[in-house]
Amino acid sequence: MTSAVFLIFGATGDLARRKLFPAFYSLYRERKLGDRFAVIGLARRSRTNDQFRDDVYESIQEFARYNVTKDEQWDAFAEHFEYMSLDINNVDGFRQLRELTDRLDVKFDIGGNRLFYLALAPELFGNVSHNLKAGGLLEGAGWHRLVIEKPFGYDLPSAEKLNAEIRQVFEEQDIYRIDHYLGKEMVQNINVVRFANAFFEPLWNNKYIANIQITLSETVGVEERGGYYEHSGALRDMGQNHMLQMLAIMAMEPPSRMHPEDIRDEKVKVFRSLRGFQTAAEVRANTVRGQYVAGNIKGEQVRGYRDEDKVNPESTTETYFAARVFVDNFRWAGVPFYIRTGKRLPVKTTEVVVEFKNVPNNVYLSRKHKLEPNLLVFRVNPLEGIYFKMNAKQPGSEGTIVPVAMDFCQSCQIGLNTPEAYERLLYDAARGDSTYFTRWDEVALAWKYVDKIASAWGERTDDLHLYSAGTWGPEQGQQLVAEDGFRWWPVNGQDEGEVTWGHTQM
Ligand SMILES: NC(=O)C1=CN([C@@H]2O[C@H](COP(=O)(O)OP(=O)(O)OC[C@H]3O[C@@H](n4cnc5c(N)ncnc54)[C@H](OP(=O)(O)O)[C@@H]3O)[C@@H](O)[C@H]2O)C=CC1
Ligand SMILES: O=C1O[C@H](COP(=O)(O)O)[C@@H](O)[C@H](O)[C@H]1O
Repeated sequence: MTSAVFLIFGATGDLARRKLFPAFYSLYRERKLGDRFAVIGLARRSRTNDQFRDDVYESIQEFARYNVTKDEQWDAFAEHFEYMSLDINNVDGFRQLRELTDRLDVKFDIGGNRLFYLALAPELFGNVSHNLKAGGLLEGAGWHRLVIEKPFGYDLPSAEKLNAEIRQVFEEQDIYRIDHYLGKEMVQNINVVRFANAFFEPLWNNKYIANIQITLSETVGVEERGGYYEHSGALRDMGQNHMLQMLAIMAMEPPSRMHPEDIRDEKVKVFRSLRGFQTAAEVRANTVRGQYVAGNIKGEQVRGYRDEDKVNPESTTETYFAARVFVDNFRWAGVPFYIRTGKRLPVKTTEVVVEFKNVPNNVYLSRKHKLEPNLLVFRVNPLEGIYFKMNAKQPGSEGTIVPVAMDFCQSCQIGLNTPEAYERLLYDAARGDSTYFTRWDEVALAWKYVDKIASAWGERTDDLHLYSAGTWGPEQGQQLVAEDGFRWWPVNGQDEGEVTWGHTQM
């Protein structure tokens, strides 16, 4: 890994504690971080270096995939961490920050590289960029990269404004916009499965694929993020970013090279091909939104969204949405992509299901066998793996046909100790690999698509459907798919009592 000073703005926050410090530790343990690095934690509250290192230790103990003990190895790691109290709005503080950064640069023989990680509320992004420049932190040898968290704006105009502020200081190539789903092993694996296997590509089109389903379901409610979520809702929180990104990866053409810009160019073409909604009626015909009310999840009674902390008791924010999306190009004409996400659903899972069309002629029909469609499923999390469902003869039967699955369970074989998304993304940003970060044109096109939905929804509230916590969302979400003669496939291989699943480990 190249050497760098990592400046973490928002170092006392939730993201730093749960994701970033554990990621640093895993990279260190895997010798991807080397010794020529320093991490400066920045936030307003006061902390000594020792207190900060204790905070980092606790976060690693609680959230990292490696065990930590206060031994020599820990001391050697912790020595790289320092803290400085800084208000983003105080430009003088940035001058002092430059001195600290330069001192650590010399101490750890870094050579000028700087990675600025903004784990902050987006309203502060513009000020930080401006003050980094004013404080002289962008001067000198080495690279200067900016890593920013989502949400990147609230809609297209606000995203454009934010982008313009940042672009006054940083070039696009030095801006790394995080979508942590792109750092997930199985999302990255979609491209490999598609482009490194001869047998999928010929089938990857509207001749053979009936529909594609992307489910991102969560059992949690809004937890302590009610204030943020009220403003955002499921469409902006998950739809504009993670879901459309996964859709683009499924739908994109093979790039000519696995170069970041080539891959992102191909995704942009998908975003440009999304069939936009012309009227509010079209939006209503192709989308469903819902909000959870009190219910039961895994035996535990949970409150409804409107009773959550920092949520308006009359809120109309959606905690669930489903949509039928079309990609209007030669490859995908006529193939619906169904996407759905929700909080307080029965299972935590992310899965992408490719449903294939039926065989042209069912020769088993005379024996009353209605064949199940073939499915290719990418399990993204928490289970990681790929399975392929097909029809086979039940052994010993007189030709009874049953669906069986070839099941590659990555998380069972390699263990759940696969790298966390943030580990991968931090590592990539430090290496200058922007493949799994979102480029501005992707972000803008995704907002353009989502804004049409949000504005149609904004016109009235009578189509916000309530669903009980612990269910699969409003019935209208099922109908959306049923209208086309399909159904949502059970996730996590948890069938609904209709399909027998055989599991053959490869
Ligand atoms: N938490 C999560 O799981 C996820 C978070 N994100 C995004 O990451 C970003 C950070 O989120 P999260 O960590 O949850 O937020 P928190 O509210 O937990 O943390 C915010 C941080 O910002 C600091 N801060 C606030 N104002 C200032 C200021 N004026 N000057 C300096 N520091 C300031 C706070 O420290 P202090 O009060 O000491 O100044 C704190 O360290 C947000 O953009 C969020 O949307 C994205 C995905 C998931
Ligand atoms: O970005 C977000 O993602 C999480 C879900 O991420 P996962 O990696 O746990 O699947 C979601 O809970 C949160 O609301 C959203 O902001």
